[in-house]
Amino acid sequence: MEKVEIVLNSLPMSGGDGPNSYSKNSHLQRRSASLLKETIDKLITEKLDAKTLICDSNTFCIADLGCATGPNTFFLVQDIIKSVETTLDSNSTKAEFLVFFNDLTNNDFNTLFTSLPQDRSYFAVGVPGSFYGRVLPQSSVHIVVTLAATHWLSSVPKELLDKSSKAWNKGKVHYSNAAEEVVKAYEDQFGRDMEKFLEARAQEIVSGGLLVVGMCGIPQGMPFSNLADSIMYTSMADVLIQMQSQGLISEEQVDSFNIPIYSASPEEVAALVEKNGCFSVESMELMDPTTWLKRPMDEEDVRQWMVCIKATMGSLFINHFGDHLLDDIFDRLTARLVGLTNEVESSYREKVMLFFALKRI
Ligand SMILES: C[S@@+](CC[C@H](N)C(=O)[O-])C[C@H]1O[C@@H](n2cnc3c(N)ncnc32)[C@H](O)[C@@H]1O
Repeated sequence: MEKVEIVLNSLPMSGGDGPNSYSKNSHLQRRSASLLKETIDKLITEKLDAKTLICDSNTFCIADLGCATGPNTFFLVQDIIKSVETTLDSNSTKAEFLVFFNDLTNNDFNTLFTSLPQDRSYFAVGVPGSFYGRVLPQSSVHIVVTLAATHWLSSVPKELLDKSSKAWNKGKVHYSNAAEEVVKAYEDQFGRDMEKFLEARAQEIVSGGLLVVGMCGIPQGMPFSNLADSIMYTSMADVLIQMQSQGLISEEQVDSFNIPIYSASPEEVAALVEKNGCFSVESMELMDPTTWLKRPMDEEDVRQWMVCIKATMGSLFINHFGDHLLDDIFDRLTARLVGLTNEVESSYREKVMLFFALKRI
């Protein structure tokens, strides 16, 4: 099997099922995912010839890449199974379902498997490893789905940490409001990662099978600084610089901290899919994931948002700055963003979820 270069070992979401865990604080991702339910159902009904795909074995295989610890993955998988069953029923066919749950090796798979629904109608398998390489056997899966995961880059672009490079990202934490060279370094890293992702999936998905992706997106040509998330990243940088000035962390720690998340445009992904050449594009659109935010937003919305961000990105901060500073960093960040509610409210937060569905040729 091809060896893949690995990643930030601090990526996996907060494990367990305690009050700060991802499993208890992933309702925002869940709401975004629920927006896709109908779209995915329609795709399966209209674009997937499930009966032909399983003709030899009667086993229908689904993979969720970047599944974390649940429970979102369980809802998603159950919805997909229901849609496939409906299409099979209409052809008087029955199938057994096998679900591959994938995430990085240090994901909390114990929590995932101990919370598997008791009444599930599928067999469950864990496939640990980076989805930027192969995680499944050749032509072994009929639907691959991945939600809120492929905007995580495989690593922080190297140039960002090189003091002699124009892309050295001193005191910024992200490419929002950063130098052009920093933006380019993130874009190039995403391009390399997505190429590997598509190459691996092309090997794993059977001909006629589907690849369904939901991730952070952005309209082509829009600067990231227009987005509500930009205020969050800028505030993170402000908080860290404040803590540096108070002697709680070093300048070196601040300058070497970058969040490896990238928002792609549909055009960017479409070009990578075309270059890969193994898939047809069945759907490619930007959607509005923000139904969870009231309009106008209030303080409670901001607090809820930060609780989810802490459960999602907390390990990055723990790994870099230490466990003891996590609460302090997020308390300061939340307070700052509560004070910026109006700015967040008026920033662009409409079509920032990229959804695409590809069919293996
Ligand atoms: C925000 S969580 C989303 C989890 C789940 N899909 C959901 O919608 O709630 C992103 C997940 O992707 C995983 N992830 C990020 N990069 C990955 C990679 N290269 N390979 C496998 N999993 C990855 C993270 O560890 C994390 O569990």
